[in-house]
Amino acid sequence: MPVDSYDSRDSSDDVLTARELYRFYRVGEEETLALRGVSLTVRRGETVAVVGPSGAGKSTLLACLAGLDEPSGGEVRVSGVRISHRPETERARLRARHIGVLLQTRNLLPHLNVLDNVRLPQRAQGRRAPVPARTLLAQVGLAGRTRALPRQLSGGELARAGLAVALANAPAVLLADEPTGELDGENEQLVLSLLRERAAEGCAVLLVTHSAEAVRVADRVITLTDGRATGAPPPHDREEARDVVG
Ligand SMILES: Nc1ncnc2c1ncn2[C@@H]1O[C@H](COP(=O)(O)OP(=O)(O)OP(=O)(O)O)[C@@H](O)[C@H]1O
Repeated sequence: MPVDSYDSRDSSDDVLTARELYRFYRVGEEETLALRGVSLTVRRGETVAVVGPSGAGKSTLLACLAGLDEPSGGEVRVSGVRISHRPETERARLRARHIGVLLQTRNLLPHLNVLDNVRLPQRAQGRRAPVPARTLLAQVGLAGRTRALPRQLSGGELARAGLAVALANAPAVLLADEPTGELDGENEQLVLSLLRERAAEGCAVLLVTHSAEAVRVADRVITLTDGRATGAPPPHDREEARDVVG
């Protein structure tokens, strides 16, 4: 079996790994190094919050982790499979299989109703959806809004519908950019508890967030500053580090 092919027997709990990620942008004469050697791991069942000031590279990092963007250097692996440095169509295929992405734009197609928006990634995946679209929508409190178009939804409903779309393929990894941004307290709690439920079921969850509440529910926090990451390593690395020291 080729090294990069998916192996469902992979026993590693490191579902998402990034090694030495760099992302360089050039616009005219202007050059920006948005990521400067970011390495991180998110384990099965873990919720990690990524925080940092505006312009620190958080959205760039999330896009590289999701395979929506290509890092200029370094590598991203999801469930043991390299997703970086591949043609866009292959990245999209791997994303459809392993990753749920919730973007600030709420990843809904404007001309499809909510139900069809959730069904779309399930069909793209090419296998029977583990959780039916209607059930997912009921879980996010939208059982009564399945026929609504995205423009007919409130901000809180849009965020919850976006989450249902991100979870539609029962992903091993959920990446969310400001999942609770602009939500009132009640909707924030609902979204965070849904994310925690997914993590409890084994999903590796990474959130980019400014919300103190989201940081509070995370198992670990990674701080990005000027394209560099600092934060606690996952528990197994800490144990290894202790072993080496002690
Ligand atoms: N497509 C692009 N072309 C050129 N520069 C970009 C591009 N996208 C991001 N940048 C630059 O890269 C840096 C990191 O941007 P990024 O959006 O990742 O930061 P962020 O931490 O998500 O910020 P915010 O919290 O404000 O959303 C910034 O200096 C930004 O101007």
